[in-house]
Amino acid sequence: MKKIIKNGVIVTASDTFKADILVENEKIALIGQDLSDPGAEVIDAEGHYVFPGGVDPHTHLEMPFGGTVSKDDFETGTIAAAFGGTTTVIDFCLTNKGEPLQNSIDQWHAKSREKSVIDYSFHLMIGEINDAVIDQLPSVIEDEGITSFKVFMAYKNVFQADDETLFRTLEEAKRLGALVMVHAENGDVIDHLVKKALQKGNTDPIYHALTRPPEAEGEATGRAAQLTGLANSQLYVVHVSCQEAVEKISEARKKGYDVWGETCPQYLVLDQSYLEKPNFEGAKYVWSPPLREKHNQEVLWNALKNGELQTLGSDQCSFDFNGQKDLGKGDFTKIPNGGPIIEDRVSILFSEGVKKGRITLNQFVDITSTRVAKTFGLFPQKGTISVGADADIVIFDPKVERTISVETSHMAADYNPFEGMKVTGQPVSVLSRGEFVVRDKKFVGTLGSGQYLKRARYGDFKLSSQEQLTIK
Ligand SMILES: NC(=O)NCCC(=O)O
Ligand SMILES: [Zn+2]
Ligand SMILES: [Zn+2]
Repeated sequence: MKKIIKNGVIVTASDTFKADILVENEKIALIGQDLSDPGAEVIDAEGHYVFPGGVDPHTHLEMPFGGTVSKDDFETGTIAAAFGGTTTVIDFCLTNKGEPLQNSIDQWHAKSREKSVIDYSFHLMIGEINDAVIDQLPSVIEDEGITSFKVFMAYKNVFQADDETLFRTLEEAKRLGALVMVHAENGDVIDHLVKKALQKGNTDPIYHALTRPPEAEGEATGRAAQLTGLANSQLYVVHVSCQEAVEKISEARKKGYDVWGETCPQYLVLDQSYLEKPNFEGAKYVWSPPLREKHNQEVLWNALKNGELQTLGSDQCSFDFNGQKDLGKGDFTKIPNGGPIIEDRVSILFSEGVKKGRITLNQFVDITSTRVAKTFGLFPQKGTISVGADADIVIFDPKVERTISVETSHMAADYNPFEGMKVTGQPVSVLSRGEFVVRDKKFVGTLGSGQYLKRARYGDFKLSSQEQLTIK
């Protein structure tokens, strides 16, 4: 059914204006003043912002990791995402050495197809590179529309790839039109520091942070950036947590290298001291890279404001405290890394960023949606409010004050790392391709309604219906 969203203040990455939106056939059909259509349902957005749906570039739903499987799957994870104002997620598809890449992609399709309530896509992990892998990459791009490859520089003996793998992936990505993503920490040095800590009997969660120093992230970030320059390729550094890494990205960009950086909400508002909470509670705050000393937060905020970092990912990878995080009692290396964030990503950036004057409203939309869609080949189908774009729309109350809590969260894990944090603003209703997924803060979506998105090659815009407007 057609819909008209009336009286809201539309915010895009570039403009803020009051207008109505006509939604028809899953798309934004018209934007204008005083729109009317006898066949349309009218939705009053007076007093609310109308944002393009958030695009989360970094999730791990139902992912095997650390001897267990992340708790939120494509059902709970995408429902929570929708409550939080996110209408597209790009999840990391893990691969196994020696196995066809398509096997892993098929597994990820099987996990998501009947569950996702919003649109979704995949990045593909590259753990090894050889002729057999290189031969498969064109079909990954053309048939699956997967145009971003992930290389881990950490997690020795698990996911970690060597520099040759990273460099050759950068070369192939350049040749084929894909973006290389890196988890940038020096896994070899970390492995050595971890062994030394355990030998000394240092097993508490805080040693997770102390054995993964910011220098190890800065070094790996700088190395990846240099190799990108050498390959004349393109790089996206995920979950940047500290000044040392920001400096390397900034340096590379000043040299003209095509290097992008993402940070995550936890690094903006939580710090290393959380790992020292008593009764093993520090395990709730174990991420890699780890939470950093507080002074890094201002560095990250400034980097978002100045454009040195461009996007915000959730790095959603949730585990229960009871039964999963506690696998690491007595040995911090066995604590599964990650946390439940997907639902709070957008609200935290609005409340801590826009409301506190650290970034503008338009920057907020860019960081949580538009820039992500552009970088990952989804724009302008996703990431903006414009005629012809998918009607992925968030009606957002900018005034409501609330406290984040596991009690009101829709994520599956048994705790929320932001428990007790007061935030201003909340999505009230969320539409995915013109249909409500959340309406007046209630879930009204349908499992399996989310569509798999094939993405454009790096640097190409996905023109969809706007293509018709091109003057040839
Ligand atoms: N970040 C984290 O601790 N867990 C998820 C996996 C990863 O992104 O490294
Ligand atoms: Zn990572
Ligand atoms: Zn991650």
